Amino acid sequence: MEHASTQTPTRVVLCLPVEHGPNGTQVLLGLKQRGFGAGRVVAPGGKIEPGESPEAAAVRELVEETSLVADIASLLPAARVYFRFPANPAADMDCTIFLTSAFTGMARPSAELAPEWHRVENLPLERMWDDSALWLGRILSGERFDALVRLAADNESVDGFSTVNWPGHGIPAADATEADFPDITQA
Ligand SMILES: Nc1[nH]c(=O)nc2c1ncn2[C@H]1C[C@H](O)[C@@H](COP(=O)(O)OP(=O)(O)OP(=O)(O)O)O1
Repeated sequence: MEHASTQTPTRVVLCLPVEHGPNGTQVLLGLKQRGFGAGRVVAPGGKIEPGESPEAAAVRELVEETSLVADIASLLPAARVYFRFPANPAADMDCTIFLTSAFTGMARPSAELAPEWHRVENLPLERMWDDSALWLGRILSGERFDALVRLAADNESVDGFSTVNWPGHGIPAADATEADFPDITQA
């Protein structure tokens, strides 16, 4: 795909706390209260600040938005999702997604997010971005990949989607580019 933008996508992170308990495995999501995606259920996260590592940003955003404190050493890189908005390239984002099962505290609402625990087999996909259905469950079931999400002209529905599995167990050294997703399909 191509679009006319010369802007650099905003670098963002998502941080997904996962808890294994007597009720099965649950993941912390939350209702976004303001800003981009307000009114949808999303994962805790936000922009990486200049000079900040993705891991540090994930820990910072999680505590700011939910009060949970994650152990930075516990963060498991799970996927990178490249969100592309051809009708609004200023919204393009390169998103690194981490899982953590080592965190302390109780999830509390913030101005940004109203946290909600959800069973991984019953994700609130109808309240999330449409594209979440294409990648969130796969991450939680253990797949590790780069994904390209191309939004449609309404900047909401999915126009195209493609994934490339990570070759090893860890995050690939180099960022993916759109050329790495030759098989983008119409959703
Ligand atoms: N198509 C999409 N599907 C999805 O599930 N999440 C998306 C998405 N496009 C963007 N996101 C996420 C990634 C990112 O964490 C978030 C937007 O970033 P921010 O929370 O930093 O935005 P805000 O406008 O609230 O930022 P601030 O003004 O800095 O608070 O939206």
